[in-house]
Amino acid sequence: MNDMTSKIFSGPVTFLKSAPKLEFLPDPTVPEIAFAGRSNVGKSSLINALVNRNNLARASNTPGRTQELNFFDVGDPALFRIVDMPGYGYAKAPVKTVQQWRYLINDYLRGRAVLKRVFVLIDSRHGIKEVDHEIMKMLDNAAISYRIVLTKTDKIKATEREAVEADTMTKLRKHVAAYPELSVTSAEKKGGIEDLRGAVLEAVAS
Ligand SMILES: Nc1nc2c(ncn2[C@@H]2O[C@H](COP(=O)(O)OP(=O)(O)OP(=O)(O)O)[C@@H](O)[C@H]2O)c(=O)[nH]1
Ligand SMILES: [Mg+2]
Repeated sequence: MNDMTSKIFSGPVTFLKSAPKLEFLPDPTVPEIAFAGRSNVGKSSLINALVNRNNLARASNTPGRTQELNFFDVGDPALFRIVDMPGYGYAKAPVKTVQQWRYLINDYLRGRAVLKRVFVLIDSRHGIKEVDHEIMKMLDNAAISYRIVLTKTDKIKATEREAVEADTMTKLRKHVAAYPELSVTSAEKKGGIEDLRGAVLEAVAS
């Protein structure tokens, strides 16, 4: 890790607020980086690994743990904000929750001028699914730049990882707003975290 990256991610990171509705969003004063992905894909865990804290973002075995937009300030004063998003594609979610999720996410993603990049997390065991494609299409249409991040790579063999990387690259080339590179991570084994920190800072500066 270079000096500046290390200084930023090992410095102060604080929970700012939770927004269950758009009117509760914090004032858009600094750049934001959002983490999106299917329920249980590992968004909260990856945010914790990124900022080297154990339980800043609440991770859980229960899908649908994160139900609001959670904002974390990085730096004091904040240099940028990390946004932990509620997961999508949770099969057991009530229809009403899914609707609310769509409105909240759509409105946030489309209307947020300070949003610099969305990190779309994909479980390396499953690859890109139809629901992921839908989110990616929405981001393409809204011209929001995003980057695909494979998660939980500690759960698969190296050969399987290579296959899912190749398959994911093929699929993301069809999406205009997708960054043409993958981040490959394991929050559990802290794999790919330094590279991801670099990608976050690059996005903040863009
Ligand atoms: N083996 C392994 N397990 C992981 C990894 N990342 C997350 N998990 C586990 O996967 C489960 C879900 O992780 P979360 O970080 O809560 O997932 P999330 O995407 O925030 O889930 P929602 O908030 O429900 O959308 C937890 O039991 C984590 O411990 C990883 O890199 N490796
Ligand atoms: Mg979560």
